[in-house]
Amino acid sequence: MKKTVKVVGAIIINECDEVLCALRSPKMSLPNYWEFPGGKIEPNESIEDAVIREIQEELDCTIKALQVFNDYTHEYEHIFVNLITVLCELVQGTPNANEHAELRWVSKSQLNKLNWAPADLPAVHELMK
Ligand SMILES: Nc1nc2c([nH]c(=O)n2[C@H]2C[C@H](O)[C@@H](COP(=O)(O)OP(=O)(O)OP(=O)(O)O)O2)c(=O)[nH]1
Repeated sequence: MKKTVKVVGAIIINECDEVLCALRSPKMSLPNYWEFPGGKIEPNESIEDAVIREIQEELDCTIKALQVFNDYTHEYEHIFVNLITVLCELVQGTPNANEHAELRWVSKSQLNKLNWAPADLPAVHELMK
């Protein structure tokens, strides 16, 4: 049986209506795909706590979680990834790529120009509507 990992992804939108997109580095799994920054939810951790913790760790900044945006499970070759995306607002700091190869603010209409991780595509399409 394939394992399912529960992952949160932060959809951080700025005052210009641009979305913060993160490029997975060559050292990460799923290298060179764009994603919503985030990571695995720990046992007994809430979605809100997980997304705040991951963004603090990965981007050195503080966010507020506003609402769950999308919940989708994608079947990869060896694993199921249940990606829960959360609309977020930056409250302190400037995002810094501690782990990612690149961070980029992208307007919603241009999101489909990036090579997204497959689990992220439903949320990307929803954002573009
Ligand atoms: N963070 C994140 N991971 C995603 C997305 N889409 C997607 O398929 N994934 C996959 C990649 C990984 O297999 C898994 C999340 O792992 P991760 O490496 O980002 O999480 P983490 O920081 O908690 O990892 P770890 O160091 O504890 O192993 O989910 C996404 O939008 N954001």
